[in-house]
Amino acid sequence: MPRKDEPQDKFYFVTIIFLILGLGTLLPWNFFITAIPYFQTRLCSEIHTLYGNSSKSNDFSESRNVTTQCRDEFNFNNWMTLLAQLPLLLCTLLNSFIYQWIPERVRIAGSMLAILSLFIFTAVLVEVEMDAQSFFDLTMATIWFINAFCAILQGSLFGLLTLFPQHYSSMFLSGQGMAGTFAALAMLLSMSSGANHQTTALGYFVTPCFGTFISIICYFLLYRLDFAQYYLSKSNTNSSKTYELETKAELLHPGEENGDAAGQKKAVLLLKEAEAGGIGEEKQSISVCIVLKKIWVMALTIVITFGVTLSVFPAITAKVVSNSEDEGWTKFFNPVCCFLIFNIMDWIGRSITSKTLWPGPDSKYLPLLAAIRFIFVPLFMLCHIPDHIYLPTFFQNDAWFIIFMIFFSVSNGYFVSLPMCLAPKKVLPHEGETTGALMTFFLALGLSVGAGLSFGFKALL
Ligand SMILES: Nc1nc2c(ncn2[C@@H]2O[C@H](CO)[C@@H](O)[C@H]2O)c(=O)[nH]1
Repeated sequence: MPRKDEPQDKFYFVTIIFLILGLGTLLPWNFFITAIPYFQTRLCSEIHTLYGNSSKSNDFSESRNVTTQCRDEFNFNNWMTLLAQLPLLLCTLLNSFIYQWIPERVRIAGSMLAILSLFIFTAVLVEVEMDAQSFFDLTMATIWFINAFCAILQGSLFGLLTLFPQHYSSMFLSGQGMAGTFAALAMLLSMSSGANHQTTALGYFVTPCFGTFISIICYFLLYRLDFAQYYLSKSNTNSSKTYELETKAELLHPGEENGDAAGQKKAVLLLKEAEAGGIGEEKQSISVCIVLKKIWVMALTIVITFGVTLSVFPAITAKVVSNSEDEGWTKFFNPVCCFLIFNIMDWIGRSITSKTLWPGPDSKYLPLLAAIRFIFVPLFMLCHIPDHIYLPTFFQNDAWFIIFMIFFSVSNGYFVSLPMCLAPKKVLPHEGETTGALMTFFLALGLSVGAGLSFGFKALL
């Protein structure tokens, strides 16, 4: 029940702001992976010129034919995935130290400004002609830095969210879930404009510049709203712990979503604990092993789930090409069937945990169930990929790829959300913060492991 002196969230401004901020944090990852065909076209241009074919393709989809001619010697998809996820892992750890020395406003505003500058740089690069090697080096450096700032931003915003009621964490996470769909729609819109390849790419990369700019405005607006100020003022009395408390925010979900009283009580205790400045360092360091013993099943499940997902998505799935003769369908196959379907179904999978938490917190089989998803690796590898050297194309029809993608993404969403919801049910209320930090670490570890594995699977194609 809100207290009488508590201000109201007028017109849901604060709710909308956190939704936009959530969206802003996953824009870099999603805009870069969705633009894979554009990057591949640029990396192949040198070979085109070498072979005397200077004609420029009209859209990203033509890069599919181009990649078959140019051997993908840069391994772009794999390096992009790895160099996006490694900084997340490193900066998640880094942020748990720097939060004490660098003020939250500097970290949040600074990271957003850096992300905006790097998106502008990527958009400008669309217009700059250069050799493929320099383009590859510059793009990789951009991906590394943009994701590093993104990790600091995510971690700091999750820290800020611990000061607000749980509903705002849910909105922030929903915003994060929408970022991929936003990128896929931006790609579809710019492709359907009918403009040439360069203008399409420019239009596409200008979108996240606006998105990030709006996020920056929203962040500063937050400090002007009475409702937000009421909660933010708590940070003056206690320094919020700002390592990536992503899981912590999610940890607070299950009780509310399932209407389960015990869970709700635990959620409130966790929140109170965060508001009170968390548990003491001494106690925290003692409890890490104990907490790990209690949550290892959930931690292993998240590592396996993201490990499997990132080992093929997007490195292998983005290589799958339509087998249809229909040019219109072929052109939109990648953004629709790979990225749009993944993001929508992933979001649906995550939402299922608000209805059921099967097989429950005491199940030891959770990692095994998550490991069954490994079957998607060979299934995707046997789809229609023109780059095949060792493997045949077993699933010729586009429908196979779409079916695999639907099950792959729903199960990703479910098995990511499930351990996050179940982990807090395994620990005592005072262990909540350590659980949050540990689960966040394992989430980032899973993403990096998957990115690393993608090199091996690509070599087997
Ligand atoms: N929570 C979270 N998920 C990420 C991040 N980067 C990629 N992913 C997930 O990786 C999958 C493939 O894009 C999706 O489920 C994304 O949510 C990140 O920084 N944080």
